[in-house]
Amino acid sequence: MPAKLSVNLNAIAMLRNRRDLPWPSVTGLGQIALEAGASGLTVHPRPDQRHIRFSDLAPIRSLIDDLYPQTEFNMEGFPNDEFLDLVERHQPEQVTLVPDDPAQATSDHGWDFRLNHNLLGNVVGRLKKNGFRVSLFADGDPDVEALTIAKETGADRIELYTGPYGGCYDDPERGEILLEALGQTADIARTLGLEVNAGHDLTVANLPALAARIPHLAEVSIGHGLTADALEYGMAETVRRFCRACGQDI
Ligand SMILES: CC(=O)[C@@H](O)[C@H](O)COP(=O)(O)O
Ligand SMILES: NCC(=O)COP(=O)(O)O
Repeated sequence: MPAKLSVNLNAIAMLRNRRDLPWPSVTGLGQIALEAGASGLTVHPRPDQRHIRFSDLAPIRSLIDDLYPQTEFNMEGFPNDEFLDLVERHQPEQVTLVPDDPAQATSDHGWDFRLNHNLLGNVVGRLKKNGFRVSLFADGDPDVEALTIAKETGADRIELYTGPYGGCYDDPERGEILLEALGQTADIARTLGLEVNAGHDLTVANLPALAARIPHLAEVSIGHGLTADALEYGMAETVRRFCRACGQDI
């Protein structure tokens, strides 16, 4: 089963926020993406609302509920009270917990599961009790003990942080090494009963090798590289290109 594509709207929101104007429309581009074949929309409402604003969340939820009920809403964020309140209010199908400090420029590492097993156990338990699918951001590090702790939190999935792999666009040898670490991490996760998502700096160029190495990859969430391509090919054609890069027959 090819990986599903969830389009991250952060970069669209960042462009919109340059002016006090409603375009480019986050929901408008999201609708084009879903119409073109994306399986869902992803947002990361950071505390400073640098791109996705809390006011964006209800319109995205409504877009999916009203027009594309077979698709999913994925909300990413650090599990502070503010984020968890947003999750409760907007009821995404998936919650992806990331260990981001508010000052971080972007998500640049996965969880330290040993250090955070109490925090994650409590938060995941609360989210699972309320019916959410929970994914935990994880480095490409085949650490059986750490991944076992991730499983023991009650999470459904890990999301492989693919930033270093994406950054190797000009260093194929290092890319191969990082890809294998991601693949071994995914293999261990599967053995433990965790499903596997992936995201960060994925592109049409680097996605096919990831999908081939991780045939059980459930979902990729992609924003920066996809938005860059959308400036060149348009959103609809870009979504189709990324779906094909996932191995989908679209
Ligand atoms: C978790 C992850 O890798 C990305 O989805 C992250 O949300 C990107 O955040 P920015 O778009 O703020 O860089
Ligand atoms: N979880 C990764 C994501 O949603 C988008 O990351 P990127 O493609 O913007 O780097």
